[in-house]
Amino acid sequence: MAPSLSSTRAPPRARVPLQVRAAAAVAAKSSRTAAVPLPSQRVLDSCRTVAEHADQVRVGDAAAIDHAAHTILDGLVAGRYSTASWRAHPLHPQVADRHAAEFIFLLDLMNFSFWSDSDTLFTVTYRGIAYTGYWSLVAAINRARDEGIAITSAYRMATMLRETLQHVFRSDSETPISLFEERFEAIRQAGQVLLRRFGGSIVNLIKEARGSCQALIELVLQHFPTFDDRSTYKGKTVYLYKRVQILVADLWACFEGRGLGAFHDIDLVTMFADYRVPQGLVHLGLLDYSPALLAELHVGDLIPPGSATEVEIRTTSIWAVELVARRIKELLRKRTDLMETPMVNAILIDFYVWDYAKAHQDELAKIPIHRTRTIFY
Ligand SMILES: Nc1nc2c(c(CN[C@H]3C=C[C@H](O)[C@@H]3O)cn2[C@@H]2O[C@H](COP(=O)(O)O)[C@@H](O)[C@H]2O)c(=O)[nH]1
Repeated sequence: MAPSLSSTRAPPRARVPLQVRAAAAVAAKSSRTAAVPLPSQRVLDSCRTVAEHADQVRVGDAAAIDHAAHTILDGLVAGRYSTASWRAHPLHPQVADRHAAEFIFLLDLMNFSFWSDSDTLFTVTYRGIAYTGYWSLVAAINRARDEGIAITSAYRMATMLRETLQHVFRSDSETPISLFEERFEAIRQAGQVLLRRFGGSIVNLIKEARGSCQALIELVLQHFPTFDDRSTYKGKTVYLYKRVQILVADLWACFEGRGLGAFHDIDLVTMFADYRVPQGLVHLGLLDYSPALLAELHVGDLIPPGSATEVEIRTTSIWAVELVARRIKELLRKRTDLMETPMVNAILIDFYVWDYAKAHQDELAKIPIHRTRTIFY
């Protein structure tokens, strides 16, 4: 017989004054949150530790950091670098709306591993232009949407057929896209989570974070495991979180800090540890590779994911950009001539170095990228 209602009712609690209960709740929450640093802080803390003890990679000297800080600050002051730079790329969404947010989510779910084992790259020709690297992915998504494949909708992602995705990611060179099966699995899984947990809408996911990019990062890490980019180094966990941080950065840049890109804590985001920016940092003297590491990269050996070499390159890159950001902010404080103070954060410095590396790719070729096959960057 079902227990009567009264027998299931909890015994009346001694009446605790509301204020005491509220204070206790706040204290409990603050002690809980104090114990776990915010995700971008976890990245910075773990990367600083590795960077300060790395064997093969070192942050550049103070003169290099100072020189880069002056150069980048000039670019920021001249307005050559701002959030507007993101939509200036014609392949990126030009209208900051829900569709752009969906585009960015798929883009950064797939934003990894465009380097090739052979001498040709995965290539997508779009509107008469052949794109490789990161831009081949952006071109492929645009091409799919032009062909009426609503690849950025949660439902289409959740129900994606292998042959549809093979069509979407078809190459216009003889080199196919890398890690196709992992991409297929990631798209289906992400689409199903968007449908089940977020009502099929990336907007719901973003709104649940209530204007905090750190909360959005935690939500994405919790529900979309392929963003959970971490390693271990000499027995300790190292957080890198490259694609989940560039996801919030791309939203912030595309929406120019407003609407779906409005994050009050965006300055906490670190550099995104990929394989292109480290190459740019070495060229700018902000990262030093040991002779043995340079020789290893010139041979073209694969660098295993999670290896000490890979982790040292990625973490020291993040720490180098953090030091440049701090130096720029110091210089900015001394500038009394500026009508308005430009925004400075690791995101804009990262975008600057990435675009610089792409624009000077031939010059930078003498510093090989590190070739790690991974879904994380
Ligand atoms: N740290 C960092 N990594 C970035 C980007 C971007 C896209 N940047 C554009 C968006 C806004 C900026 O203004 C740029 O115009 C892609 N990647 C990573 O690079 C690699 C691809 O390299 P390649 O094969 O040579 O195209 C791959 O790991 C990819 O995940 C970035 O900005 N920062």
